Amino acid sequence: MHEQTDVVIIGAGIAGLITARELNRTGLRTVVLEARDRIGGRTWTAHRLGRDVEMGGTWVHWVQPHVWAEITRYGLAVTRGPRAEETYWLAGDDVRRGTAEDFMRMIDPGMTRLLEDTMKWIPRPDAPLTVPRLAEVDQFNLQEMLDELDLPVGEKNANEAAWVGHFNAPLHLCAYTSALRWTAATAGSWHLMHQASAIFRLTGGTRALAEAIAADAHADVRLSSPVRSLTHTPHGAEITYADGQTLSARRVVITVPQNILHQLDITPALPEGKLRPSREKTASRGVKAWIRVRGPVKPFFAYSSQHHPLSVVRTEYAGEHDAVLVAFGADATRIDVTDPHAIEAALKVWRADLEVLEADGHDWMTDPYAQQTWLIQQPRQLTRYHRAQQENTGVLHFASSDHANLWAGFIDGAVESGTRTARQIHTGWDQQPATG
Ligand SMILES: Cc1cc2nc3c(=O)[nH]c(=O)nc-3n(C[C@H](O)[C@H](O)[C@H](O)COP(=O)(O)OP(=O)(O)OC[C@H]3O[C@@H](n4cnc5c(N)ncnc54)[C@H](O)[C@@H]3O)c2cc1C
Repeated sequence: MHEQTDVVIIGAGIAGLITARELNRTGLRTVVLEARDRIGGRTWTAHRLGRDVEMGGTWVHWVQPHVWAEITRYGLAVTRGPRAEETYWLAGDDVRRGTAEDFMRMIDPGMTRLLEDTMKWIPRPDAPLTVPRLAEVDQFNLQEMLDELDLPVGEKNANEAAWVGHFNAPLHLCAYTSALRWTAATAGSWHLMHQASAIFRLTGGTRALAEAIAADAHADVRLSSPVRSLTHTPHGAEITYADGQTLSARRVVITVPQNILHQLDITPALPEGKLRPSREKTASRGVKAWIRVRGPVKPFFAYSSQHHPLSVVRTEYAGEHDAVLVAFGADATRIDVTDPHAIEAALKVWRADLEVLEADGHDWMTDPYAQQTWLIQQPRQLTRYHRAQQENTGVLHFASSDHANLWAGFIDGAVESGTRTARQIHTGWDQQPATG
């Protein structure tokens, strides 16, 4: 007999799992179809370099209300890496060394000037389109805004490298409004934004979070079940997945990342307000690397520039005989993060004394079920597409961190988006779904 359910959720990342949990609580029957052989999506705790490390999303913070509520709900704990005892940066070709505070003091004038109008443009980060004239600044990219500050070369490099750490992309591709949104989420404080996005990780890994939500959801999660095609009418949808199995549902929630949405075979086609940002793609195209070096090594932080293969490196685990570093670069095509020789060469920009024992990472840009890292928008994407990306199309609904309001691009945004979408479906369950 042809299988039927109330709601099919495409994707078992955090947004999909939250949607399933919230809908199952209301008594609706859900099936989650996940292309990968694991849950978690762009969060992925994997055993590499002798320990459990995060290949994707990692850091969380108590100023991120949605994910923090989940941490409290499941009794999860957070921890931090070792505090940096020294910091390296470049002034032209010269390597400078100081404390983390020295570095923060150096980037402070640039950060402060770049972000001084944050709350004017994004007074309500939970409703990012509140200011009607936002399009006036949404046309700018982060690079041109940094260039306008006319900073001395050392400060400029350092500010750029810090932003690559945040944005994981060449800065000329990144919307200035993305920097404003991140900073608005911490009420205009760039120091707190910096801390919120890169210090505290889950002790049991993001795997603990995904598994807790999945267990609580009692969801029917079908792994290795990529959705192949979907047809929809005002009354329901038929989904074909895996090797041609079919399933019909009254509603569907699509949680795939922005960059691959346009590749889904959907009839009738999605509106252009959803397809265009997907074809244009997000700005993010960077890389995250895990590196094991011979130890002991004093915990350190290092920033180069956005033009180096690795822009930011820091110690995440310090042992007696080795240390594990985490690093980010703006462009995944510039370095093979699994090649220890390439990594050692990249580290030589600051330090010739480090011996790389192993290196690893995941190429999210070529991963068929992501094709991006975390969301950073291109100029104009926020004001042109944000609303359209959130809207439902008849019986099709959308949940993704990529179009969350508050911490879009973060784990928090995935929780926010899944929660909102589940509520919309539940409250409108008995009504005929409206398009748009
Ligand atoms: C390298 C990296 C570092 C990051 N660092 C941080 C961080 O420190 N802190 C933070 O908060 N966030 C971070 N993020 C971002 C965070 O991980 C994501 O924003 C969040 O996990 C996205 O959740 P989601 O559910 O919206 O999307 P996803 O996790 O992408 O979930 C979508 C799911 O859909 C599945 N799917 C795709 N196509 C199909 C198909 N055809 N059929 C069925 N299933 C399909 C995918 O496999 C995936 O499981 C990082 C991300 C990356 C990649």
